[in-house]
Amino acid sequence: MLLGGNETTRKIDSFAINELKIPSIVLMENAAISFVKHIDDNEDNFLIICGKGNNGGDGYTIARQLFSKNKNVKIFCISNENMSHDCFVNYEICKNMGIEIFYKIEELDRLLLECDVVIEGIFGTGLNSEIKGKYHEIIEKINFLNKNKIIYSIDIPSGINGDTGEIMGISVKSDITISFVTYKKGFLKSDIKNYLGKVVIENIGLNENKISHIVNEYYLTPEMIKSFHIKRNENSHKGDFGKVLIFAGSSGFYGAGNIVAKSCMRSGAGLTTVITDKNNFSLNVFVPEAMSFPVNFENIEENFEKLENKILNSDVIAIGPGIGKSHKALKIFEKLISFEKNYKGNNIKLVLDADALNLLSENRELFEKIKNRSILTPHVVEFSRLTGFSPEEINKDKFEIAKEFSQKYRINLLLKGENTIITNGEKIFVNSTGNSHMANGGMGDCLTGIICSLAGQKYDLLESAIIGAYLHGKVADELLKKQYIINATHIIENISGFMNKIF
Ligand SMILES: NC(=O)C1=CN([C@@H]2O[C@H](COP(=O)(O)OP(=O)(O)OC[C@H]3O[C@@H](n4cnc5c(N)ncnc54)[C@H](OP(=O)(O)O)[C@@H]3O)[C@@H](O)[C@H]2O)[C@@H](O)CC1
Ligand SMILES: Nc1ncnc2c1ncn2[C@@H]1O[C@H](COP(=O)(O)OP(=O)(O)O)[C@@H](O)[C@H]1O
Ligand SMILES: [K+]
Repeated sequence: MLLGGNETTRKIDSFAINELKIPSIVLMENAAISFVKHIDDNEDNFLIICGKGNNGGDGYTIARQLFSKNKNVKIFCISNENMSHDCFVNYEICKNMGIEIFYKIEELDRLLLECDVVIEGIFGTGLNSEIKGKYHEIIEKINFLNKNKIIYSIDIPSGINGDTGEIMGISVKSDITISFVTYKKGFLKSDIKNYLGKVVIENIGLNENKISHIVNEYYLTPEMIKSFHIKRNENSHKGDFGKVLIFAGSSGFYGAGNIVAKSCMRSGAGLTTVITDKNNFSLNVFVPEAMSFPVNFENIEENFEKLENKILNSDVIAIGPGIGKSHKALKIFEKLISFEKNYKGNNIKLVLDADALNLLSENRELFEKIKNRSILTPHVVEFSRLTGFSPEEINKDKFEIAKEFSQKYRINLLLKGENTIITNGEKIFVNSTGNSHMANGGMGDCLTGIICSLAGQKYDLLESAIIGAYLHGKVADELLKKQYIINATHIIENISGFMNKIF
């Protein structure tokens, strides 16, 4: 699904009108037809509240669509002065059709009490300043008198800034927001969810592929995830699904390595090997399907010859969770990234997380070794160490900072958090799944395991990160329906079942 702010929406409209030559009034008609599809046929008693811009124009168009289905429709016109052209045309049609139109604010309370469904088209993407005066009063009334009513917002709940999600003084609290063409960037803001209600994105007669050159930001949907799926060949064998080498866990943090390995296996990798201290036997108990590559941490170099062979046999190497920042960890990290290609002549894909990122921040010359073949999966603090920006600065402008970082170092980036973003420096994908009940230790390790597993199964790194982040959050969302807290172990136990469902 396309993701966009007000400017993107304007660009799409302008492309549709000026290049595709679709008259704007046709787009408005299409928007109204798409909107009306979502209204329960049993509803009969509508009040449509219209502003004077194109959002109001949508309102008048929806009003006459419903009226033509013999519904009981009343319109509250906030202003009929300086209407946009298309708004005026549809207002005139409503008048000519004999739909009752009310103008006096004194009548609004009664109208709100009498109706069953309110559809508001006061402001959409054109809201440009703090809401005051009459408009403020009207929105206050809608929110106050909404008991037992369903409130629909056209495009954006009036009062929410489509770019930032900021409430511009006041906003309608909607039950259902039906938005056009793009999932609005402002909808990502966490504290406005109860203003948006359920969000539906509708088409206005444009083919998504034909406008993709205008948009390079996407909000993940199950359809997108499904479209990436690579079918398993019936006569395939374990070697076809990736040899994944994992360097994760160290004394005190063996759990991290075990979680990465188990989530890697459970999400389908062919062969998983974990580099671990020769004295750690927990891996075999926790995930017997995985192999271990025991190293003597007292004398790291002594393992390197055998390790080289292992590296050159790998398709993917995941590095970082629980390895610490010791000199020994750095030495192994350096060794693991020292070969660009494996025996088959393919790039060895790298998934770098946690301490691998901390080591990278302190040894920046290593960036040269990982370019064009890696994904970095920091949370905001790790990303702050990598970029030098504070977490506050990152959160304010994370799309741009993430994209620039990805371009500069030629890496793919997955920035974890409430709206995890994934970028290859050109496109940005925002994850639509996940919840705060999964915010606990080990969750990131589990994501690393899923991503390296998918990378082994021949998804490219960007796809692996997109699918991985989506599945990881989606499993947590599903589990939240029956439990309060979700740990990495819960995700691991359920991921395969969910992959079955989505693929
Ligand atoms: N072809 C298309 O483009 C399509 C567009 N579509 C629809 O158009 C919508 C965008 O329409 P839009 O650009 O006309 O802006 P809109 O949201 O109606 O608001 C602008 C009006 O509000 C006013 N105003 C603003 N802030 C204010 C404030 N604080 N307090 C008071 N007034 C304020 C502003 O007045 P001004 O500041 O200009 O005097 C102007 O009159 C979009 O969301 C979608 O629903 C669909 O039909 C699909 C095809
Ligand atoms: N509030 C939230 N909403 C959505 N996802 C979340 C939320 N909190 C945490 N997550 C997800 O949980 C994971 C936590 O990763 P991370 O911070 O690296 O944990 P750890 O290092 O303990 O394994 C990330 O994938 C993150 O996106
Ligand atoms: K609106």
